[in-house]
Amino acid sequence: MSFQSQGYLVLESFTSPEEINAMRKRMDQLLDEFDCSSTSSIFSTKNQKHTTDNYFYESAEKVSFFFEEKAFDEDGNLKQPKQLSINKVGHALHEIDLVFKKFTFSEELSSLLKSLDYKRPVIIQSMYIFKQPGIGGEVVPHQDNSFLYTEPTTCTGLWLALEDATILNGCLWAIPGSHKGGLVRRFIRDEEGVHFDRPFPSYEEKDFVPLEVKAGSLVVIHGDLIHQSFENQSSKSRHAYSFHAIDTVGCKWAPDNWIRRKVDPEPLYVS
Ligand SMILES: O=C(O)CCC(=O)C(=O)O
Ligand SMILES: [Fe+2]
Repeated sequence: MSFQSQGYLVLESFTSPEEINAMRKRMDQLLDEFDCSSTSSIFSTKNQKHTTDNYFYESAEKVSFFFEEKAFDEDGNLKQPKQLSINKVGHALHEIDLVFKKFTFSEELSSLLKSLDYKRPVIIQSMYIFKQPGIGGEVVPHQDNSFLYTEPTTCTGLWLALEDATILNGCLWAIPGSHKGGLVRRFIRDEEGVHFDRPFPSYEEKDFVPLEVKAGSLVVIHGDLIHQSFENQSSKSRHAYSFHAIDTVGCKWAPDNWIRRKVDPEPLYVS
């Protein structure tokens, strides 16, 4: 099976056009309702500017909005409408918003996690990622287990394309088989904020393959797979709904992860 050997799997037409539409429409509404002036937290995985930002920590149990780094001019004003300025919305859409909850807690998703041998899975975070035209920021190479660590590791990324993802608009790239090398480093939260416990390893660009997928495809990502995406320099957005499962039986959630929940998440099922 290619998931075991490559560390990822593309499930084409996992989601119907109607479901995709419902999620996109719902996000349109959430954006319209979002009052830009009340918050501004720029999300960047490159410079970790958000690290000391409580807005980021509290987003673990909320629906919060993070701007693209390149959304602002020198005076700090948005260069384009808010709808084209948001990098992502996270990290509890799957709990709080009924449209996203319905998809996340679907039978299809539970069956998939059962086939991956999850005993009592929870979705520990979700993100609506926009990859905006022209300014959609890069996501540097990483492993999801770094951010959502259990002992032993149990994280799986679930990445649903809400639009066609291509090389031009900033699709995912991954190093096939890289999950076999194990976890390279962790993202730790302590009194000073968040930081990685080891330096950024360098990767060879030639080892990455593009994961170009159609809207409705679900990409299943092993928690140790090295993956990334480049800046979107095209005129087309690349929306995706990305969420992460961990198990809660046979492993322990690390207390020094960035997510520190007040309320434990509900399991998708218990087996
Ligand atoms: O959507 C992207 O560009 C990256 C997303 C990602 O790394 C993830 O969902 O784990
Ligand atoms: Fe990731």
